[in-house]
Amino acid sequence: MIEVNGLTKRYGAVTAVNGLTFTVRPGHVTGFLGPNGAGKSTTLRMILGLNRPTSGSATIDGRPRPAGLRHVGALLDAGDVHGGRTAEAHLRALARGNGLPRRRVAEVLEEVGLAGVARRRIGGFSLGMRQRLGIAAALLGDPPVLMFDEPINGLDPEGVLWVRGLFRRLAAEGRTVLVSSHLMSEMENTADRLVVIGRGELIAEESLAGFAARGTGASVTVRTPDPAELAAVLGLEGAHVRPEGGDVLTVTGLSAARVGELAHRRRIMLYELAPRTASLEQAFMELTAGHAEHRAGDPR
Ligand SMILES: Nc1ncnc2c1ncn2[C@@H]1O[C@H](COP(=O)(O)OP(=O)(O)OP(=O)(O)O)[C@@H](O)[C@H]1O
Repeated sequence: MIEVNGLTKRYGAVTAVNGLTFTVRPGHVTGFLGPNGAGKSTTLRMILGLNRPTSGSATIDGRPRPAGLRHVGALLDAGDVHGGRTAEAHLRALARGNGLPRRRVAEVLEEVGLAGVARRRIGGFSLGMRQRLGIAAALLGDPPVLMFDEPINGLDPEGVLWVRGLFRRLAAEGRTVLVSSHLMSEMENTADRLVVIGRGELIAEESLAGFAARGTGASVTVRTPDPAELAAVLGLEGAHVRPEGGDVLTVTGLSAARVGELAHRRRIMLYELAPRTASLEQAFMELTAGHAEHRAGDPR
C-alpha cells in the first residue's frame, strides 16, 4: 500500500506538488492522471525516495522508501538506460546489484516479449522496446508494489493490449499497481481506481465508475455513410449532433437504441453504434479544466 500524506514539493517559486494526500491499495490498478506538468512524475519520484519532499510524507507499506527491487519495482524514464549495453546485460547488472537470481533476467525478458532481442544493444531499441525493457526491470524483483510513469507512451496497439493485460494480472495477484498517464483514454480500459491531480493538487480519488458519474454527458458514437442525413434526422428529434469528421457523429440527448431506430426507419445504414454511457474523457476534461492552463514552456 502506498500512502501519501500532505506531500508538497517546491522548486524555487514553482510549486510542483501541493499538499497531496491519497492512498493506493493493493489488488487494484490505480491510474494516476493529470494534464502535462500536473506533478505526476515529481510525486512518483518522492514516493520512491528519489526526491525529498518540501513537506509531507509518502510511505510504501509503512516505509519511507522502497526496500529494494524485491519490494518496489518502478519504470520512470524508459530513455534512462545505457544504450551501449544489451538488454540482457542491463538486466543482469540490475539483478547482480540487487542480489536477485540470474534466472529472473530470462524470465522477465520472456514476460515482456524481448527474449528474441536479449543480446541486442539497447541503443538500437525503439521507444516501445525501451518501455518493455523498463517494465522488465520493474518486474525483476517480483515485487508486491509496482509503479509505472507513462508506460503506454510509444507502445504499438498490440503492446498497449499486452500492457493492460499485464497490469490487470499483477493487480489480480494482489499487488499494488500505480500507473501514471496524461490521457484518460489510456486509463479507461486499464485502471479500476483513479487518483486525478491538476497543478499539483488532488482533484479526485475514487473508482473509475464514480469518476465517470461526475461527467455530465452520456453520448452515442455513430458511424454511417450518410452523416449529413442522419444528423438532420436526429436533429429533428432534439438531439445535439457533433460531426467528428469522416463518417463519425457524436450524439447527445438520445439513447443508442433510439438513434438505431430512427436510422432504421429512414433506411440509413449504420456501420457502428456505440453508447458512451460514462464519458470518462469528458469528466476528466471538466474536472481538470481549471487546472490545465499550464502548458510546457509557459511561465507559471
Ligand atoms: N527539477 C525541477 N526544477 C524545477 N521545476 C521542476 C523540476 N521538476 C519538475 N518541475 C516542475 O514541476 C511541475 C510538475 O512537473 P512533473 O514533471 O512532475 O509533471 P507531470 O505531471 O509528470 O507532467 P508530464 O505529464 O508533462 O510529465 C512542472 O511545472 C515542472 O516544470
